[in-house]
Amino acid sequence: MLGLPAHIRACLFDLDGVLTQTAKVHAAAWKEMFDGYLRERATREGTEFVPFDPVHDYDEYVDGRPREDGVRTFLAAREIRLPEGSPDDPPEAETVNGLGTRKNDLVLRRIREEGVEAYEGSVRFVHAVRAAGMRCAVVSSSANCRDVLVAAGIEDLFDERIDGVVAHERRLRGKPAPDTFLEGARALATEPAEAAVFEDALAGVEAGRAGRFGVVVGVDRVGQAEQLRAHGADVVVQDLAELLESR
Ligand SMILES: O=P(O)(O)OC[C@H]1O[C@@H](O)[C@H](O)[C@@H](O)[C@@H]1O
Repeated sequence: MLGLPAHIRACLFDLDGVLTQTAKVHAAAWKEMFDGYLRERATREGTEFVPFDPVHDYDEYVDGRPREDGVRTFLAAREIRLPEGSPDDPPEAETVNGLGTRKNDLVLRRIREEGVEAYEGSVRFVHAVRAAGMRCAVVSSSANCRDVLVAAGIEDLFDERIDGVVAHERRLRGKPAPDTFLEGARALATEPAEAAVFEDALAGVEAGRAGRFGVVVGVDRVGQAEQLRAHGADVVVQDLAELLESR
């Protein structure tokens, strides 16, 4: 039922890009931050400025991962290593944490100015799975997860939330490691094999595959169905409402 295998009893939803239209807000903020930094660096070192690609670089190195992992993974691809710094680093600090703070300031400004919208098809799908008696959790790398759920008005639809803040407190490895999804299944008292993972990020479907979940549903918002399958999606849809129609 609900377009899912019959043995599925619980659903684990990623947030940005699956439930809310915030993946593009993150991608734009990452681009603004990295381009500013790469330009500064190129000017200082007299080298060519190669901008951040909001499709390829975002999908491959940043999307779905915790903030600091996104900074580190993209910089490593450009062979740049920065000191870690500390979480209180100001946005001017040339450290992994400083660049993370710079980017977070941009995300928060965009969210404040533009607001947050949920995907209507996803909200409909969550209502349907809840009506069928399944428990639901949000599993997001974002430390802003709770605020985004509240801003989108969908916080009450979920029984549990494993987000960037919880992952940090419980020392869980970020996606593409399966830890946060496994913690989500545990919080819902469900075996991974009986839980469905819903993800739009390559690192996220990879985490679903690594955790041996019952089914990994890739949500393709940007035309990357093939890559989602290659990284671990069992099924790919463009909108979760398609699953309701496939009943
Ligand atoms: O910086 P935040 O809000 O803690 O979010 C961390 C990551 O959360 C993920 O959900 C997004 O796909 C990434 O783009 C983002 O960088």
